[in-house]
Amino acid sequence: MKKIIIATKNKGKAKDFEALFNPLGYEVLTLHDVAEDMDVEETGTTFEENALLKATALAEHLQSIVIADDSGLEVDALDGRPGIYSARYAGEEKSDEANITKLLEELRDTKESERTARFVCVIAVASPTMEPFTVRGTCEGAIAQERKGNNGFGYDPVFFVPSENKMMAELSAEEKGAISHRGNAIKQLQSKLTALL
Ligand SMILES: O=P(O)(O)OP(=O)(O)OP(=O)(O)OC[C@H]1O[C@@H](n2cnc3c(O)ncnc32)[C@H](O)[C@@H]1O
Ligand SMILES: [Mg+2]
Repeated sequence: MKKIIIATKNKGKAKDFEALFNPLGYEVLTLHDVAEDMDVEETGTTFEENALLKATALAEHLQSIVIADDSGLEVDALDGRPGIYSARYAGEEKSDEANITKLLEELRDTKESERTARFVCVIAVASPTMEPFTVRGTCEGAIAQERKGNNGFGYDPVFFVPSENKMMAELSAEEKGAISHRGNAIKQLQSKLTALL
């Protein structure tokens, strides 16, 4: 099988990528497989900058084509927070559980109609031989009052998807990929990737 390298240590993200890339005939490798010790600091101020930082660092290290994903949750009532800080919203230990608890607490007095939010996913592609580029996918929804569902990762248990009338965490990996920010970003990437890989 052809291989694709994703510069991530997030196992939930890796599963999302597998659901999207395996049907296209690619095996997904992550930092855990190719460079366990590598840790790229996300010092950018946008999803694009951070995705490019992660992709170019690993592409340089491996001398190979690499993709990276920088993503997060933008909540309208919080003026777009946690945004690029979604992974470390409740602290540097990056706990999905603590992040959700903090989010629900911050939105405790926000009424249902004002709990709109979106997931954003920016994917960067870098290689030793070409200019890196990015694509961006989004998924609109709303933050629920409580958790529901066991699939996915991150904020999926409290992210309500209106088109499915379900939480993101109630969808299978395939269902999520069909409507998610990550799925939408990859759709834009597909035509370009077949030329590159
Ligand atoms: O940087 P890498 O190693 O890829 O892993 P990370 O978890 O730090 O990834 P990001 O810096 O891109 O932060 C993304 C965070 O946004 C949230 N997030 C992104 N996509 C999500 C999704 O599909 N479902 C739920 N939460 C998501 C979740 O909290 C992630 O940890
Ligand atoms: Mg990160």
